[in-house]
Amino acid sequence: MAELRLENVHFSYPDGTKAVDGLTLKVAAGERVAIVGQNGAGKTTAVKMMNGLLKPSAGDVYVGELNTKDYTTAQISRQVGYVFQNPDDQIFHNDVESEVRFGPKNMGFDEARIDDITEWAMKLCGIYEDREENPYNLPYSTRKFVTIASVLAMDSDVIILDEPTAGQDQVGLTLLADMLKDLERRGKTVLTITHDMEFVTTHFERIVVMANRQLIADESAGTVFYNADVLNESMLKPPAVAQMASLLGLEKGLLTKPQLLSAILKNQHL
Ligand SMILES: Nc1ncnc2c1ncn2[C@@H]1O[C@H](COP(=O)(O)OP(=O)(O)OP(=O)(O)O)[C@@H](O)[C@H]1O
Repeated sequence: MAELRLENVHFSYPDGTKAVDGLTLKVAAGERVAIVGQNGAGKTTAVKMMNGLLKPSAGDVYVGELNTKDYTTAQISRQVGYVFQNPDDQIFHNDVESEVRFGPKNMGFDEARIDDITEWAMKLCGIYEDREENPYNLPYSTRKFVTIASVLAMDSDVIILDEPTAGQDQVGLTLLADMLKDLERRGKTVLTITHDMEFVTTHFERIVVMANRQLIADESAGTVFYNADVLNESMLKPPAVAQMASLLGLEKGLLTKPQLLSAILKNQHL
């Protein structure tokens, strides 16, 4: 299992746009980390450097002992799978099963392993019944699960999800929750970019906040959503429970409705 390390990483796009400015971050094997922040903060650029799709303009990115500068994207993506923000950037086959089988086949897994892992990934992503469909006949939210299954089927140690919650209804959010539990049991490292703070507090303990191309906080959910300076700088809207607790002047760190209720009952003089 590979540790991820970004050491004072900078990135500028060819048109000169500076997207990441001195990012240092370490993610241990098996950790779950949510990366949050406004649009344009540099989150997608940062995670694309973790799987070698982008190479830093300065600084170093290590996947285990491998410096991504010295390896191709194909070599790094064996260890770090990245699910694109927009599924349509990642789907190339005319049916769901072929799309999901492509990765493990390309990695040289034997036929039996390809069969097993493709079935597991499709079932975990709720698309097994759609396996003969053309992905483009499926809704956007389901296409997103097709791309998640394609990455899971490659069995990488690290999985990065870019906005998996976007456009998902309760069914999709439940699928994601079950998937995260399964990946945790398997010891996978999972990083997620999301704008859904309820999703963050329910499933991720470690929160990395980016603003203006830099990391401005790396804390637990119970700390970060009560840190006024971080909230102001990143313009993050805390989850409803944290908003309510702050309004009522209750203790910091509350994240769940039962915690909020018990704090209100304890403070009935309020
Ligand atoms: N291909 C590109 N060429 C030039 N500039 C880009 C490119 N992709 C992103 N940028 C710019 O880099 C900066 C960081 O973008 P990035 O997509 O990494 O941010 P983000 O935090 O992921 O935002 P979002 O939540 O909108 O995806 C932004 O100013 C963005 O406009």
